[in-house]
Order: sequence, then C-alpha cells, then structure tokens
Amino acid sequence: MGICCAAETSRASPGRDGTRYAMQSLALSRSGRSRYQMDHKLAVNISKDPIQEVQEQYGVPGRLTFFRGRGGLEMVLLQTAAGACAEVSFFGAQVLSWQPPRTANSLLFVSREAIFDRRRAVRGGIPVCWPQFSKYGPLVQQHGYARNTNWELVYADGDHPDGPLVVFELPTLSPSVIAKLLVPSPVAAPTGAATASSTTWTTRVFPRARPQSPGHQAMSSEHGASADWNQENEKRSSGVPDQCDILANTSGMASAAGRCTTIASVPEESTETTAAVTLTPRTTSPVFESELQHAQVRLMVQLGAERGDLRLRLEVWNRSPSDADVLEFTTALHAYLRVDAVTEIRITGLSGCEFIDQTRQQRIEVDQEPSLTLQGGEVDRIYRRKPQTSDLIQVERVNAQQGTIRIEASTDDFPELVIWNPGPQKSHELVDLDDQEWMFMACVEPAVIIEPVRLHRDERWCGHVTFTYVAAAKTSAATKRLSMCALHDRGGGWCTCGYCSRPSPSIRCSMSVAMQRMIISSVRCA
Ligand SMILES: O=P(O)(O)OC[C@H]1O[C@@H](O)[C@H](O)[C@@H](O)[C@@H]1O
Repeated sequence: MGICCAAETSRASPGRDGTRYAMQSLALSRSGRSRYQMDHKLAVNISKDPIQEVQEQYGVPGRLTFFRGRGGLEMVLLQTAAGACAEVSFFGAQVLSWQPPRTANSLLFVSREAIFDRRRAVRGGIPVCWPQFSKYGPLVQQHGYARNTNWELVYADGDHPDGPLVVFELPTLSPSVIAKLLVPSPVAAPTGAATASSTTWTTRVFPRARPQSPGHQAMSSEHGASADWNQENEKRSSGVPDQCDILANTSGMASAAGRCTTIASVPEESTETTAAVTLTPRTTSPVFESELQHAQVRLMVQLGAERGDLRLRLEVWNRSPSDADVLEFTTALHAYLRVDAVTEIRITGLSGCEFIDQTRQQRIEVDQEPSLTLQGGEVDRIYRRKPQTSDLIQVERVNAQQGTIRIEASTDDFPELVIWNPGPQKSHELVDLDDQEWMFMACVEPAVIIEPVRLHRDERWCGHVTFTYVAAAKTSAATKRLSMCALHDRGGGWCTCGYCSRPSPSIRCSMSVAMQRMIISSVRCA
C-alpha cells in the first residue's frame, strides 16, 4: 500500500491543539485522490473520532493499528508477522514501546509516573529533541519543542516488505509561537561557569575537523549528488530502502545536507582534555524565526519484518525561499532503554572517547574503561564519538537473560552520544519519575550537539538509528531463576515476572539503595 502525503496542508495548520492537528494531519490521500477530496471527506465525517477515520483508511490488520492511548493520545501500533511490535504516539512522534520477537517486555522504559497531558513530554520511550538538545540552542525550552508538539502523520505503509512504517512531520509553528520559544538575545552562559565560547571550546578539545562522509557534503539539489547519498544510506541501513524520495513528495527535492565544518584546525599541542569549559548556548539569530518556519522535520519509524529491529530516521530540510536563512540546530534521539538493573549493564563502543561531564561543571575527560558501567549516582555525559570507528554502541546485560541492545548510528549522522541516568537524588526530584525508577532505565542518545547542523537553503540532513535486540546464546537455569524484576511498586516489593510479565506478590525483591544494587530474595513465577 502506498499513501501520498499532502505536506502543504499540514503547513497551513499553525495551531498546537492536539486533536485539531490530528484531524488536519490526516489529510492523506491514496494515489489518484486529490487532497481537496480528502479534506472534504474528513469534513463530512467530523463527528467521527479522527483516529478511527485513520484506522479505517490506513490500518492494516496485524501490521498497523491506529488507536487512542493514555491521556487520549493518538497512537499507532506497528506489528510484524514474526511477533515484534512497537507503539508510537503522534504527540512528539515518540516511540513509546518496542518489543522484538521472543522478548517478555518492551525494551523501552516509560515511567509509571509519566504524565500524558499533551503539554509536557512523556518521560520515557524515545523523545525527539529538536531544534535543540538540552539548553544548547536559542530556545527557552529544554530539548526544544518537537517532543511536546503533536506531529502529523504524512505517510503510512503497513505492507512494506521490510516491515511496517509510518512517517510523522513536525507542524510548522506560527511566528508568534516561535517568538515565545526564543530566548531574548544574547543568551547568558550558565552562572558560575567559564565563559569560553563554543568555538574556543571545540578547538581546544577537539582540534581536528571531522572528515565529511560522502553523505554530508554540501550539495545542490541535483539528482547526481543525491544518488551518491542514497547509495551510502542503503549500505548503512542494511537493506532498508532510503525513504527520502518517497517522503519528499516532490521529485526535485534536494537530497542531502552539508553539515558545516566550522571547527578550525589548531596545532596538536593545544589539545586539552581536562579543562573546565562551557558549551555556550548560541545567541538568537535575527532570522531564526524565519528559518524555523521553513524547516521541514520528519521522523520515519519502521519495525523490521524479520528481527523486529527498530529503525528511526530523522530528516530535516531547510525549505526557506531565502538564501539568507541558514537553519541551525542541535538534536538527539533521547532513547530511554529499559533495563532490569542499571548497575549490571555494560555499555561498549565509547572506550577512548572524550566526554563532557555535565554533572561536574562540564569537565572534559577521556573514558579509559573498556566498557561503561553506571554505579548509581547521576550520570550525564556527552561523548564525542570517534569518527567512523564507533558506529555501534552496545548495551549489554539489559535483562536477566543477558540480552544486548545494539544501537547503530553513524558518527557522521550523530557525532555525539549522551548517556544519562538520573540516579536516586534526581529521580526523587523529577515529578514524572518514581524515586526508584533510575534503577530500571538508561538513556543512550545519539546526538548532534557540539557542532550544530547548519543547513543552507534547500539542504537536508538525515540521521538514522537502528535498535536491535540480541538475546544471549544460552540462558542458564541459574540465570533463569534469577530473573530480575522489571518493575516495583513503591512499598510492597511486587515485581513483574521475567517470563510471563505478570506482577506477582510471590516474586519478591529487596533493594539496598545504599549499596545501589538489587538483591533478589526469592523469585517464583505465579
Ligand atoms: O528532564 P528532561 O528535560 O527530559 O531532561 C532529562 C535529561 O536529558 C539528558 O539528555 C540530559 O543530558 C540531562 O541533562 C537531562 O537532565
């Protein structure tokens, strides 16, 4: 099944009300049917729940199911014949669950205290941070506004041979809304921090300009250039077809982005790895409002037909008619992985990489360990990945079956990786996180932070991330017996059985926060 999209319609919907957006976002048309006809049809059926309308038209039994989830959020469930499933919310285009075949639970963490009020981002799943990561950009909102905006569905294909897929587009905001989001210029550096500019920071710490991949050359909208880029992507996404041309909705779409390499080369001796410096938020450019209005941001979510791997593709296109508008952004796919015991996991692929420790005044250090372990305090690090050598990040021992989550993200697309765990203190402070939930989550976030993406007119940037689950070769009986708890309630120690996923009072755990370890006192499936 193929569905054409009507991006122009969504561009004309500036409001932020979730339901109306959902309505307008459904201005999809099957090939041959005009947008006008579709709009008319929706108007006639105005009394019907829009999500029902989408389900009737684009739902595919056993592959794509549109429904309302918690808080009335519009959702889509993707399923494969092999038994994998994933849920994505229109709000934030946020993947909220992902369960490959033969796994007992979703491998994505969502807090039991998560708030589904269409105002704040849901704590868990994979929020999209755009157009800025954290405070590193000109917006007031931490992590930008994409994660708490209702996105529009622009493409759905439940019958895709590589697995069901959906594509969402971030609606364009009105100038007045954008103005409210922007910090008055100039932005002050955080108090007490060193005042080095971001340029100083990058040149001091990372002196070599990152080599550009063929996919990130500054380009024109000529088709020749776009073909190179697509070939590169086909290789990277292990057979997943590149969706850019399908999604472009126009044949002449510019097909790649140039990430501007502004890092100046400086002599080797100026490299410093322990200086306390600051990533200074950018000041607001006078044309930033116009740039944001003309940015097209899309997220493709596909569930692999065979292995149930979760493929995300974030795509940003500067569609401004003006050469003066240079769209600059930082971004992250803020994945909350669900783990049985955070202190047990091992994260590999970061050894030898420099990182900024956000819990220690942005101190820069080098990770010397073969793998990263989280010991229970707050961890908040921005890793600078090694170009082209650490495309694969592995989070090992995520469950009692010793399973591994593999995260493939090219360092060309995402040169940084953020590791975040709030630890007990911050868990307690965050209203939408249970005090103990830090033990059951680990955020691993492919990101672009240090050197923002800069898109000139008609340039485009794409970033792919693939999550795959690899079960351990053999699970010993002893490991099975020690099936860890997936969730606790606050007092009683009820846990979820690692096999049947049912909470049971007969599965008891006790926890020593001081030791920051979970101790299973007895495990018995109900
Ligand atoms: O609470 P928020 O806005 O969702 O952010 C959660 C965390 O997100 C991480 O990506 C940041 O590195 C942390 O600094 C931040 O605390």
